[in-house]
Amino acid sequence: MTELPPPPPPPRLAFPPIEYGGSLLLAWQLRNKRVLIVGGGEVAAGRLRSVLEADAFVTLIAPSSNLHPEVRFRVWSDPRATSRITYHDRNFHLPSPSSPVVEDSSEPDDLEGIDVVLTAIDDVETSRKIYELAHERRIPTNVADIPPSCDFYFGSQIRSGPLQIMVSTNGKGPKLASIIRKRLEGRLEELGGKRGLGEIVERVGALRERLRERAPDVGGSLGKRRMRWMIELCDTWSLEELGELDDVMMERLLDEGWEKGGKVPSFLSMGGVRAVGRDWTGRIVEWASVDHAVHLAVGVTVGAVVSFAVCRRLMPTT
Ligand SMILES: C[C@@]1(CC(=O)O)C2=NC(=C\c3[nH]c(c(CCC(=O)O)c3CC(=O)O)Cc3[nH]c(c(CC(=O)O)c3CCC(=O)O)/C=C3\N/C(=C\2)[C@@H](CCC(=O)O)[C@]3(C)CC(=O)O)/[C@H]1CCC(=O)O
Ligand SMILES: NC(=O)c1ccc[n+]([C@@H]2O[C@H](COP(=O)([O-])OP(=O)(O)OC[C@H]3O[C@@H](n4cnc5c(N)ncnc54)[C@H](O)[C@@H]3O)[C@@H](O)[C@H]2O)c1
Repeated sequence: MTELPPPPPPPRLAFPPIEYGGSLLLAWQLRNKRVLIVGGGEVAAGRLRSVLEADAFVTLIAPSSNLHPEVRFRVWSDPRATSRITYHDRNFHLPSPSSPVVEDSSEPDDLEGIDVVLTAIDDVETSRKIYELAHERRIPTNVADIPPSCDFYFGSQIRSGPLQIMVSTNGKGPKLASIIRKRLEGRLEELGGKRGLGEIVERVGALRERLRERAPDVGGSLGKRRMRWMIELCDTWSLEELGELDDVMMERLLDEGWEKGGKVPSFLSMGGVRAVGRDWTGRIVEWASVDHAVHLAVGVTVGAVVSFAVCRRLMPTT
């Protein structure tokens, strides 16, 4: 029996070429994981903020004689952070080679129960040793400023509510990452308009949640329809329009758009108002707003008609 010939190769350039040498940028879910931070200086303060913002628990090891004021604040005074931080006022415990920590229970094991290790200390030798210990236990580790001792790098970050953006130069120029981030921040403010991109993302998130409540299916045909509907909404409404999604408009959009099937209604048909104007710098921009007077008028009219009808029914007939 003769074998079938292999299928012909796809035409060249049908798929993007692989550009080697990058990093895999991910949104790491650290919620309730335990992160060890070694060091209490300015860099540790930044690391502490970043991991707390990802809802992690933190063990921080550093002598209290040399703590950055922000670290002090988070450990002892910040009502949003203190309960998440376990602080040890000492140096990291390096087990002596003759008494491996696993066999000598009298020595502290600073890596016990740790999911991620971040070191930010002014002692390169100790940093390298901590990396080796963590590496043996396959705990992902970042040693600030020592790329060969990093399983992952930090980047320069923008945060606006649920929106996070990270700039990485893959070790080429961390200061440049910070400069590029600042430039992007300016552009993003323009892009987000009066609401801001974070608020727009928040509102779309709230709509998706309500839609999921109405159509909780996962993986089935309803789920597919729900995804197509969200894609069409995001493609046909501008960012400014999505930023106007308030409670009233969300319910109306779901009642009249989703429940009745068919196409996604336009922003204008949902009571939205679109205008082109100039912002304070004189640039021409698109504005979107909701005509609440229309919502209110419709609500009041419907309410009045209903009460009238109820009164008529309750009125004794003669
Ligand atoms: C982005 C940022 C995030 C953060 O750390 O939070 C970050 N470094 C920042 C600032 C910064 N770091 C340094 C300077 C002095 C200027 C200079 O040296 O150029 C400045 C500028 C400043 O302080 O203003 C010194 C430095 N950093 C590294 C080395 C080692 C080497 O290059 O070999 C040396 C030289 C040590 C030496 O010479 O002795 C290595 C790393 N630094 C990284 C991240 C990772 C790569 C990220 C990327 O490439 O994009 C990586 C690989 C590992 C890591 O640490 O995760 C943060 C800006 C945050 C912000 O402002 O938004
Ligand atoms: N990646 C970055 O963004 C970046 C930027 C600047 C500096 N750095 C590097 O990060 C490191 C820390 O920078 P910094 O400005 O926060 O330093 P720092 O000198 O202000 O703080 C060092 C901290 O580490 C503590 N420490 C020292 N040895 C320790 C040990 N064995 N166990 C526990 N704690 C210990 C000190 O008590 C102090 O709190 C330095 O190596 C610096 O070169 C990184």
